[in-house]
Amino acid sequence: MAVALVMAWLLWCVWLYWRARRAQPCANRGGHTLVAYASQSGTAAALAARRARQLEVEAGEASVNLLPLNQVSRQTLLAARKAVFVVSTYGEGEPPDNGVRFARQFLRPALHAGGAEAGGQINPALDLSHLSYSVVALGDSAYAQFCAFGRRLFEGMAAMGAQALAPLEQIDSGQIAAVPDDGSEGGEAGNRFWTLTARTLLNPGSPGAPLYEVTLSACGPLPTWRAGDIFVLQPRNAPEVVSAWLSARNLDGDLWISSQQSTRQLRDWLSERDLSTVAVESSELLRGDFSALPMLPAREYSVASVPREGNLKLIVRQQMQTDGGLGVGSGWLTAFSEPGARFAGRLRHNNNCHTIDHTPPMLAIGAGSGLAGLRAQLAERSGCASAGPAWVVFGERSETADCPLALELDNWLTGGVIARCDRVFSRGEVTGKRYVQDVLTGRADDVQAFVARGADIYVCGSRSGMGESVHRALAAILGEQALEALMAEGRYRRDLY
Ligand SMILES: Cc1cc2nc3c(=O)[nH]c(=O)nc-3n(C[C@H](O)[C@H](O)[C@H](O)COP(=O)(O)O)c2cc1C
Repeated sequence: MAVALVMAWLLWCVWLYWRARRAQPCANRGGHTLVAYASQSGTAAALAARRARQLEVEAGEASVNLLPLNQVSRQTLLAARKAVFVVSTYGEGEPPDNGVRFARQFLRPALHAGGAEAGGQINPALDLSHLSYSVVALGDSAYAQFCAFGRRLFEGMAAMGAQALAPLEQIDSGQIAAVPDDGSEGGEAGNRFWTLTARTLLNPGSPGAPLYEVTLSACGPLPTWRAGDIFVLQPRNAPEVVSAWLSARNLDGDLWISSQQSTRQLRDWLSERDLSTVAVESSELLRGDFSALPMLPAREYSVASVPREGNLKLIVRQQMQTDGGLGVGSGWLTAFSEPGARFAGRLRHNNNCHTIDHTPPMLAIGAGSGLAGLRAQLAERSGCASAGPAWVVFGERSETADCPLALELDNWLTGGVIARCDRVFSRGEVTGKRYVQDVLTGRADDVQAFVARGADIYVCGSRSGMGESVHRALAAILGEQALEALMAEGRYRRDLY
């Protein structure tokens, strides 16, 4: 009898111990390292992937979990021991699309209910006191809300009781070096030279700025990319660009390049000529080696073609600066250089904007140079026999002069790649003034039915000029929550700039 009682007591103790262990968050028993990113155009995703690899290789952290921020759940946070966040900021201080759900689910309650704004109490909904974390915030100091989402995330984690491993790290986007590509999340296909092979004006006679289709061929093997990826033009690697840019301003580029002055003197030389935006960072310049110099900020363009076409196409609007000169990147691509010119650039993979499966229908919305992203998606679909129907809604300015790629779009319409194409014009000389969001609102039933059939929504173009109005129209048609759910599922993808 006594033995039976001891056995029962022992079993009871074992059960109590097992229950206590189960109730403990995994983190207390070791846990993994989480690397989470929120990124609109791939830079933060690429940096996060690099950070995850470093942690695995250098720090020997076996289980590094790399996730977009929206996929970080309560369980993920409770199971992690350490979290590294790499996030950019969009809109006016807002999270990128793949961080919107996380911000609503965790940061809003933490910062508004019990956290920093309520005297530093831990948000009772989620106690992350087991977790240590760091935040790398990417932004652009030209924006008033510099790195605002990173700051909010940093504060929100503290409000949930997590322990900061380091102060918030803020990175100005111009300072970000190229991130090597390993074909995983984010990443970049290495810098290489490209040759300008063709340039076509797409809107002769337009009241707006000239829009060009620019075709580049790779020097060496063509790298691979997907529709949705970004081309990063590197003016810093092209001495010709610098010379052309300077001579377009009646400055003597050769004098600068062949100068034997010190870096400091060069800096003064540039600032005397009101070129203070040009950073001369290294004496490499004195040797005429531009490859290591962050001399001019890189310019980014949505890729308009797919590798199957054999070359890289961009659709570039010529930018005019306040001094009347052309923008550095668009000036070089559309005016300063002649076919045959060579310059450096790299591709940045932007998983956010990839279409994983072309079988479902697609509602492709864009305006102006946003045609680049739409064209790449359509070109990719044209090579996919099982692609679902695409409904294109495209906006431009003048009905008589702004019909870029009209023939190609018509051919895709005839060939069935496009099932329906609504072209609208803000001046609408013949059919009346209409914007893309007007088409969506006017066809709200069709939009609902298309999405109910499983359609993805892809938007490309200017954020303030189009993207925000389209977002408001879609939210009114589909409901805010449904739209957020589509975003979180990767079915509402936006390439906005
Ligand atoms: C439409 C748009 C809005 C932006 N708004 C902000 C902002 O409010 N604050 C900021 O610091 N950076 C802002 N940025 C800059 C981005 O955060 C920065 O370029 C970052 O490196 C992008 O990283 P990603 O490629 O991971 O999305 C904005 C960029 C774009 C294109």
